[in-house]
Amino acid sequence: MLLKLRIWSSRLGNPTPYSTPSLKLQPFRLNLRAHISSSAELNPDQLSAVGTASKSVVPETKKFARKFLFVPPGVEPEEVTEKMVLPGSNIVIGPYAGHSQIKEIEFVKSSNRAKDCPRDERPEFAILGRSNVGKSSLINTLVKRKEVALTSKKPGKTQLINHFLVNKSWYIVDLPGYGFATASESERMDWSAFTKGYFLNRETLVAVLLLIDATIPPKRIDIDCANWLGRNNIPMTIVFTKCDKMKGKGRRPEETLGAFQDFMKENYKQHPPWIMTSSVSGLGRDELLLHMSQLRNYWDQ
Ligand SMILES: Nc1nc2c(ncn2[C@@H]2O[C@H](COP(=O)(O)OP(=O)(O)OP(=O)(O)O)[C@@H](O)[C@H]2O)c(=O)[nH]1
Ligand SMILES: [Mg+2]
Repeated sequence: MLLKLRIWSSRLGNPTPYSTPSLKLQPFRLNLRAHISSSAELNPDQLSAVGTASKSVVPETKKFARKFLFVPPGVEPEEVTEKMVLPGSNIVIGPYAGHSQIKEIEFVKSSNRAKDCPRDERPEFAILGRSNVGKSSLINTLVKRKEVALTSKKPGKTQLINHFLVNKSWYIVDLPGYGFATASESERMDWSAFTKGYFLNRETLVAVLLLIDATIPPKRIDIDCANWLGRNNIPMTIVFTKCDKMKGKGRRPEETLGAFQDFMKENYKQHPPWIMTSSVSGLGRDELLLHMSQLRNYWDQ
């Protein structure tokens, strides 16, 4: 039953952690734009657009693209130019990217078991992350509606698997948050079994959007979650949330992002796709939708 997900994941080059790593985080070092231009020395105007042959093959570019960028199906690492990388992300846009805007969305159902989820062939994206990271807010931002998914300052608002049908053709799935601090140990365990059941049995899952709060240091539980998805061949995109909080007293999003990049550099052969977003300013919204469209169109073919 899970064969399709596994094949999909390997075709996508889903990153698998080397092993269970220790949580070792260092200050921000990698500047993506600087690294691309310095290591690749590309003149974007001289190079061809997505899907056509590149005019020069720079081995360093290929190595950099393979390790640090998410290069989608249909693009060769040596073809990548700076123009093809979505702003505020490591995501390269390829020939499968297409219509991405959301015209209509309808709530379909809430389920408390994986086997009660809608049963059809439509592809879906699951939104996962710690309680209060901004999962429901991201859904509202993607669909440009205020209260499609219910949000709250109090963690633990979303308790079930909620399916939303988009443009009558694919699903966004809002999930309960993990690591809800005030839940008892046994409740957390139950939650975990319930959500894991969903991930391990959902054949139509295109990718998990794993949300990380950019305003606080990465937590062990986030790293564990990313590694669990990697080990189980479940494709993920890391979505940094609350990136509007650049000027406040808290941690700057670049620091969290840098710490994650260092972590991925040490522990993953290839970096998973990541993107910076804000549900307040709309940062990263259109870019994330475009990325989702390329994953979906590739899945659908
Ligand atoms: N500044 C800022 N606040 C945000 C952003 N996204 C969410 N929030 C706030 O964070 C709080 C939690 O948001 P939710 O969307 O309910 O979080 P959740 O992950 O769905 O939480 P649970 O359902 O409890 O797991 C709310 O007070 C939101 O207004 C963002 O991008 N920027
Ligand atoms: Mg929620």
